[in-house]
Amino acid sequence: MIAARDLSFAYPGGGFALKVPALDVAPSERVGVIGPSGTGKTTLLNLVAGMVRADAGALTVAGSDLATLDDAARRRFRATHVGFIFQNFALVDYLNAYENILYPYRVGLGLRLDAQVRDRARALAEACGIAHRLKSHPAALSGGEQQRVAICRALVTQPKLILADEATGNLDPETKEAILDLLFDRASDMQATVLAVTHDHDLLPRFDRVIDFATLRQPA
Ligand SMILES: Nc1ncnc2c1ncn2[C@@H]1O[C@H](COP(=O)(O)OP(=O)(O)OP(=O)(O)O)[C@@H](O)[C@H]1O
Repeated sequence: MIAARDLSFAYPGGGFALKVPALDVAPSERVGVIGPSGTGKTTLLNLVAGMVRADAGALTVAGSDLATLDDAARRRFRATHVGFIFQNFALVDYLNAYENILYPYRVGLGLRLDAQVRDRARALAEACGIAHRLKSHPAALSGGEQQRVAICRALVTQPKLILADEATGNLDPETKEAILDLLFDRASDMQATVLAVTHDHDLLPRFDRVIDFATLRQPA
């Protein structure tokens, strides 16, 4: 599902640079990524999602060679293949929770919004315990509720790859387990691959494999 070789990326302006000699993730694998703050874990997820393009190296994700795709093609790739749960949720403040969950269908990247999708959005919200909050805007939601909206949005397109950046960080231990169960159950149903950054070591036994980011990246 993910194959990266000699990947390198630097933010414009000569700040942080990331080099990853090799990363391989198999289809349907659930991989956790741990590592200290500020070492580039989010940057790697952004590369794998096609949100930014590597400066050099090879990166194939779900059969697409991301190194060769232009911005528009990478956006289409992301919409159709990737569910991304952002660390800061990245909800749209002028849309309510239900509209946020359906956001991937608003951005005109070829996904078709029909009754089945709407039912799926409601079912996900129900399973995440936020069905009663669907009319609320992000500013009126707690951090944990916003996070669950973000998780529903990532799953509603039934992506083959789920990228999660601290997806359960704002949840109490009980809700955290329940949301992770949901995430993994849906991933199994969809035969989706999960690559999840977490600082929560209690969750690590739930993954097929855990990568220590320090061993993945090449020191600058
Ligand atoms: N858009 C940006 N422009 C310039 N530098 C950035 C940008 N985004 C992140 N960085 C820098 O890149 C480095 C790696 O950040 P990144 O968010 O990838 O780390 P991380 O391992 O995910 O951290 P955390 O665990 O705290 O989320 C940091 O030094 C950060 O300040």
